[in-house]
Amino acid sequence: MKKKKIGIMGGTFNPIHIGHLILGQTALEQFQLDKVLFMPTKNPPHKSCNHILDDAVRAEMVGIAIKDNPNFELSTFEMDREGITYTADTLFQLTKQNPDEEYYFIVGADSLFYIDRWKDPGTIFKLSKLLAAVRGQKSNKEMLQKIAELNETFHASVDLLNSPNIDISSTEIRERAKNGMDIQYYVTPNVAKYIQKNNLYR
Ligand SMILES: Nc1ncnc2c1ncn2[C@@H]1O[C@H](COP(=O)(O)OP(=O)(O)OP(=O)(O)O)[C@@H](O)[C@H]1O
Ligand SMILES: O=C(O)c1ccc[n+]([C@@H]2O[C@H](COP(=O)([O-])O)[C@@H](O)[C@H]2O)c1
Repeated sequence: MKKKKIGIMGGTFNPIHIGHLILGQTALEQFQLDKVLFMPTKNPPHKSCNHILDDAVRAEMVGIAIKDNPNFELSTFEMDREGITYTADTLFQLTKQNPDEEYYFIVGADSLFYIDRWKDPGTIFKLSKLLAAVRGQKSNKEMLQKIAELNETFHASVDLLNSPNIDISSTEIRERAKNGMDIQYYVTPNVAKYIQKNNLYR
């Protein structure tokens, strides 16, 4: 039986921005995925939690941002679990529950260069194919070198996404909102409205 191809765009999404959305859409098209799950993290293992908005608020913004794309879906799979949610555990549980699905985990360059220090990278590479996007200063050459290293060390399947380098971050958006600057074009119009209406990041 042919397995369903499911992309997972995991992130803190504080807030979700157009970089995340373009990554999801690129992965969907380039790898003919059936859908992409946008999966906000609960307790990001490596981020300090004091400036991170509540789970429900981050999830609501994700829902608003993707609502017009029938191939995108909000997944609260990690938010619904207790404690720190590691990607290896998420993939283990998803694979057990859905044997008819195969997973494509989508990351930006910063995550790619750090992933061998995540919990149990061997399991991540065994249970998913990794799709990595350029970001910031990392060149295609550096990305391809890292991909080759991961492929060799972990017998992984890692591919480079053909996405444009969109050098924006949630940090920058939070800063702009805090300083009363416009965040339109960084996020979808409905997310911009939501942030403004709820006075977030001020
Ligand atoms: N502009 C971007 N280009 C490519 N990948 C990105 C971009 N923004 C985020 N990502 C990737 O999306 C995933 C989730 O990112 P996250 O929600 O932490 O956003 P962020 O912009 O990095 O946030 P922050 O600035 O708060 O650290 C990570 O794998 C990250 O590398
Ligand atoms: O499992 C880990 O050890 C791990 C460490 C860092 C990040 N992650 C995952 O990577 C994705 C992007 O995370 P972040 O913090 O950059 O938004 C998100 O799904 C996180 O759960 C996972």
